[in-house]
Formats: sequence, structure tokens, C-alpha cells
Amino acid sequence: MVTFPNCKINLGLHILRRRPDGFHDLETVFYPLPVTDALEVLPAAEMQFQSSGIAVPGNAADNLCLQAWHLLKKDFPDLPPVNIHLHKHIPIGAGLGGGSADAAFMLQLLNKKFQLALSMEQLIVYAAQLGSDCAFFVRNQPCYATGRGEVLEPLALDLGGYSFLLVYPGIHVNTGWAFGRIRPGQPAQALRQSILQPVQAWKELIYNDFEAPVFSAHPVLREIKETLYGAGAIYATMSGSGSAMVGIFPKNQIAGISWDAGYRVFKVR
Ligand SMILES: C[C@@](CO)(OP(=O)(O)O)[C@H](O)COP(=O)(O)OP(=O)(O)OC[C@H]1O[C@@H](n2ccc(N)nc2=O)[C@H](O)[C@@H]1O
Ligand SMILES: Nc1ncnc2c1ncn2[C@@H]1O[C@H](COP(=O)(O)OP(=O)(O)O)[C@@H](O)[C@H]1O
Repeated sequence: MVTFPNCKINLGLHILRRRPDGFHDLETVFYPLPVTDALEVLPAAEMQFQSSGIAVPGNAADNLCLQAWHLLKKDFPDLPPVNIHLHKHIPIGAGLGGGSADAAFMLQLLNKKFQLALSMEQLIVYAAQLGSDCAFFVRNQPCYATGRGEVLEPLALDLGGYSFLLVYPGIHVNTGWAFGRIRPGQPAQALRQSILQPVQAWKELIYNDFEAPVFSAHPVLREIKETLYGAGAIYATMSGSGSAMVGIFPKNQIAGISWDAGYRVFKVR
């Protein structure tokens, strides 16, 4: 069985308060986009994991796909071993949620393949144990998110009439490091309302709190944002804790921008 875990972008991101468990309450809008990994699971006599494409940092044994299998195995002791092949295409540590998407798709794939009969709500509870934005990929539709990012409210937000440019300059931002540089507080504009405004109004209304500290550590990101606006973006932002930058353009009107050869650039729609 093969699936294609997709990425997400954040439209607005406010860090509201630090919690006693060390995490932060936040508000954001998650929006799925079709830049994908490929995840294949085959029956096997013992657990196996291989990956291809972009190298995933850390031990293979810690890969979120394996963590998802082990999490279900605790509650379903009869869950058989599998051979997992992950082809990694979504940039890592980019704020695009690729690792979380792999984990959430793995849960759903195992649920289906081995008929575990878990509901979407149950899968969300498992996913939230694997990462704060992992639950989103179980729903995988535009959502207003609160809590750690796992409390999800689907939104009627359709950006199908726009084209997107994702620009990843190869800077790996550690999410925990980025949180450590934020002073939490209430936003000037409530995201739940401002996201309902037309995209043309977002430049003045919708902010990502991570931009200030991450741009100050990596000034090239501000230049990328300015380049996106200069090329006709209606709205440009960093996704999550970065460093992927997103430009939203009128449909099929993305100007030919010549990016640094080391950047990875994805055109969507
Ligand atoms: C903040 C977001 C916004 O989309 O950043 P990106 O990862 O997308 O850049 C995500 O919710 C991140 O989700 P995820 O990447 O799953 O985070 P986790 O693995 O759960 O946490 C990584 C680290 O970030 C911090 N963290 C994460 C989420 C949260 N609500 N509060 C936190 O303080 C904690 O220090 C934690 O140890
Ligand atoms: N399948 C996976 N894909 C990507 N990263 C993974 C995976 N499994 C574990 N990781 C670890 O998760 C970290 C962050 O992953 P990722 O979701 O790509 O970042 P972000 O949350 O910034 O989008 C990486 O540093 C990597 O070590």
C-alpha cells in the first residue's frame, strides 16, 4: 500500500502563552498543499525501514514512521511487522510539517491495512502524541488550530483560485529553538476573524510571530519575502518556524524569479 503524505503551510501564527508542560498555546491556520513524500508499507517477517530522497537527520530507528507503528503496537499487540519505504521529498525542518505528515499517514495506513477500526477522533489522539502539528494531517483540510496545534476546527477556506510558490533556502530551523526566542502574548488581530478577509487584505492583517526572531538570525529570509512581493505575490509569509517561505500569487501568474541555485523551489498549481 502506498500513500503520499503532503505538506502544510501556516497562514498566521501567534504564540499565546507558555504552558506548565513546557509547550505553548498557539493559534494558527494550517493549509494543506500538494508537495509530497511517498510512503510504502509492505507485509514483512520483521520490521524494516529504508528511506530514499532527502536524507533524514538522526537515527533511522527514531523515524516518525516507525514511532507511529510502535505507538499503535502498544494498543494492538497483534499488529504485524511491516517493511516501510519512505521517499523523502518535502524539505526537512522547514516548517512544512513533512515528518508529522509521514507519521499521520502511517497511522492511517496501518489503520486501513490492518482493519484496526480507529475513528478519525481516535487517530487524532494518537497523532497528537507524535507531534503537535501531526493531528492536522489526519484531517488534512484547512483548519484553524489552537492548543498545542492539535485542537482543530475545519475552515471553509478555499485558495484553489491562487498559485503558490514555496521557497526553501536550505536553512534548518529547530522548532524548540524558535519557541525559545518568542515572548508570548495576545495578537493585535484575532486570526479567526482576519483569515476570513480577502487574501488581498492579509498583508496588513496576518502575521507569523516566528518571523521576527528567525529573520533576525537569518536575514536572507526577509529578502526572500521582499522578492516574493516584488514578483507580484498578493501575500508572502514564512511557514511555521521556518525556513520555508510562501508566496500566494494570482492563478498562473508567478513571475520567473531566478533564485540561488542552492534553493529548493516548488510551484503549486
Ligand atoms: C509551531 C509549529 C507550527 O506549525 O511549527 P513547525 O514545526 O510547523 O515549524 C508546529 O505546531 C510545531 O509542531 P511540531 O513540529 O509537531 O512540534 P513538536 O515536535 O511537538 O515540538 C517541537 C518543540 O517545539 C516546542 N513547541 C511545539 C509546539 C507547541 N505548541 N509549543 C512548543 O513549545 C517544544 O519545545 C517542542 O519540544
Ligand atoms: N519521516 C520524517 N521526515 C522528516 N523528519 C523526520 C522524520 N522522522 C523524524 N524526523 C525528525 O523530525 C525533525 C523535523 O521534521 P519536519 O517535520 O520535517 O520539520 P518541521 O516540523 O519544521 O516541518 C527532523 O529534524 C528529523 O530529525
